[in-house]
Amino acid sequence: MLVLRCSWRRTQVKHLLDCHSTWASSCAGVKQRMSSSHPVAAVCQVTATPDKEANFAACKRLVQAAKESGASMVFLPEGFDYIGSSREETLDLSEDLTGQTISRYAQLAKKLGVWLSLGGFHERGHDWVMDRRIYNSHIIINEKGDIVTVYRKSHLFDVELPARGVSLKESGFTIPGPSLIPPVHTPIGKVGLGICYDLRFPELSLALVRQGAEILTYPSAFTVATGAAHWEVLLRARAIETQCFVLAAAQVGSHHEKRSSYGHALAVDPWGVVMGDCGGENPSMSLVEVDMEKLRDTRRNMPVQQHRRDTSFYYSLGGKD
Ligand SMILES: O=C(O)CNC(=O)[C@H](CS)NC(=O)CCC(=O)C(=O)O
Repeated sequence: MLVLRCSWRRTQVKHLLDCHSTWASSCAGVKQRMSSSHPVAAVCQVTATPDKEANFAACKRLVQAAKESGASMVFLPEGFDYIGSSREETLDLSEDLTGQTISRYAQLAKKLGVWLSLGGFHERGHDWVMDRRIYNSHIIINEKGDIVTVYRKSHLFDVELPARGVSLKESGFTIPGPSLIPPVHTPIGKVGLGICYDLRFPELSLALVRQGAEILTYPSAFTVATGAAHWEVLLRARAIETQCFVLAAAQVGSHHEKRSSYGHALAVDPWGVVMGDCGGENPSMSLVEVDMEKLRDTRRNMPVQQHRRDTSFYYSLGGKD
């Protein structure tokens, strides 16, 4: 069962649907939305498992439902392809960008005429045969089915929180990405790319906004413990300080016996207001209007970007390069 939220309505409406085809007719907000002049983004949350076939089927359903509801860009979370139950399984299931998974998504994007943000794809590294290591890659596909850009996660989640039951060492199987990627033009605005744990590094979001980002994306698979404590506050802080929309697709629920995710896929506006929250339980999506007038107003009224000092000013105290 799919849970969809029409988050452009003042009071959020929750629809329980057995089949996406009933979605357009059962959500009164859709018609209202379709006549809107603003582009619509769909921010999704799913519960990926090690079963790639099932994960693709679930994501495809969400993408189709999003398109039927008027979305021009759909955001899927980190690990949309799968969440492995061991290091070996995670590595075995990985693919190249030319493999079946990305080819299928490219076909889907083309067939539906929709842009996709595919966060956290397990991409085989350039020396895969030698070292069996992968990148954690965020891929943007346009409505023609072309890969527009690939960003490889810069900050790896090597974290031990014994008191909170969190122990993950992403660098054990992942290569850190070599560089940031300039924001990309999409039908909903200029999208800057991050992934999950990158959210904790405001330097990255500031670099992206300096390059013209209007929307920041953080497809994620946050742990339950860190999500409950930090997820919303970090996303809203990134939105407020950069005066960008922040769209964060998320994994939710139990992936296998050893791992669960926090959920709450979130859409935040440039003033820091939460426009959509998918909750902490089920696969679902939030459809949000991306109204650039909101961004321009916020930036005009409080021009923090103009007030910001040169980077050298902040580093004049010294410290780590
Ligand atoms: O492992 C995979 O297959 C996909 N990758 C992930 O789930 C990554 C690395 S383990 N998870 C995070 O970065 C969680 C961050 C987080 O929870 C926080 O910053 O608090």
